[in-house]
Amino acid sequence: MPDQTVLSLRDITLSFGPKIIQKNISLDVRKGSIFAVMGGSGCGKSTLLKSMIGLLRPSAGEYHVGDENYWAGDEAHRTDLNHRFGVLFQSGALWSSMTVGENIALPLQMFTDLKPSVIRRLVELKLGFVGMLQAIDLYPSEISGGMCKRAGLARALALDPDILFFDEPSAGLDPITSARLDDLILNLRDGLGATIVIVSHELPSLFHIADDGIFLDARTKTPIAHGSPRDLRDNCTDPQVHAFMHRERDEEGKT
Ligand SMILES: Nc1ncnc2c1ncn2[C@@H]1O[C@H](COP(=O)(O)OP(=O)(O)OP(=O)(O)O)[C@@H](O)[C@H]1O
Repeated sequence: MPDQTVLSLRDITLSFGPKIIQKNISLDVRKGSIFAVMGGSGCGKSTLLKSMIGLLRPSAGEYHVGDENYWAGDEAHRTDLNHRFGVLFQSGALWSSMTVGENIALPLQMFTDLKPSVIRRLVELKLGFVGMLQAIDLYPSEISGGMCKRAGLARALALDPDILFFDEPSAGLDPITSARLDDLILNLRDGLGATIVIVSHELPSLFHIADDGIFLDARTKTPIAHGSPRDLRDNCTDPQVHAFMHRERDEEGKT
């Protein structure tokens, strides 16, 4: 795998007003990697993701997207950089008054000058990629939660972003649907060469797909481990990280 850094954070502090959520966050996301943001409930995983997609300005530190200093430029500069990002929120976040196809067409209508016939073809391609072409004319209320996630993924892919952010993509999905989503995420990386940052509690999923990551601690409000979920599971001696990473295996009775 190429070792080129796509996203780089240096000494980032994340706060809401006077309340510090995390500090001293430094990390590099390599091109083509699947990078996991891990940690217990409330430690700041979603807040970190929000900051990486530009919804929350850090109170200290530097954030680079490729060679660009993300927060140093103006709003137009950030909007340009944001076009490299595709985001899948927990719910899939589809507009309920639009069909699945219309939801996916929306970013193409807003941000490109493509003809309606070309947009329709692109929507079909994106839906085909996530195995949802048959749902193109259905409304979100007519499809399952797993299908909403996949449609949300198709919409996140609409503008061909090279960096994808997923916040708890498997939340609320049954294990089979969740495994299918994992395979889709791997396809995005292996087939399209995307770089992916994922927040998830689902350890089996993280062990399967993620090859790098960071572990945030709520008590000290700092990262306490860096590495792939498998590496942290097998080699990290920090008691808190160890307990977290072995939770699933203990539940399943594995050693
Ligand atoms: N808009 C906000 N204003 C003030 N505090 C906030 C805001 N959003 C989140 N927080 C606080 O920031 C902390 C981290 O929240 P965050 O959602 O990032 O944690 P998380 O690790 O993603 O949690 P979970 O795993 O439970 O989803 C929490 O204490 C939360 O209450």
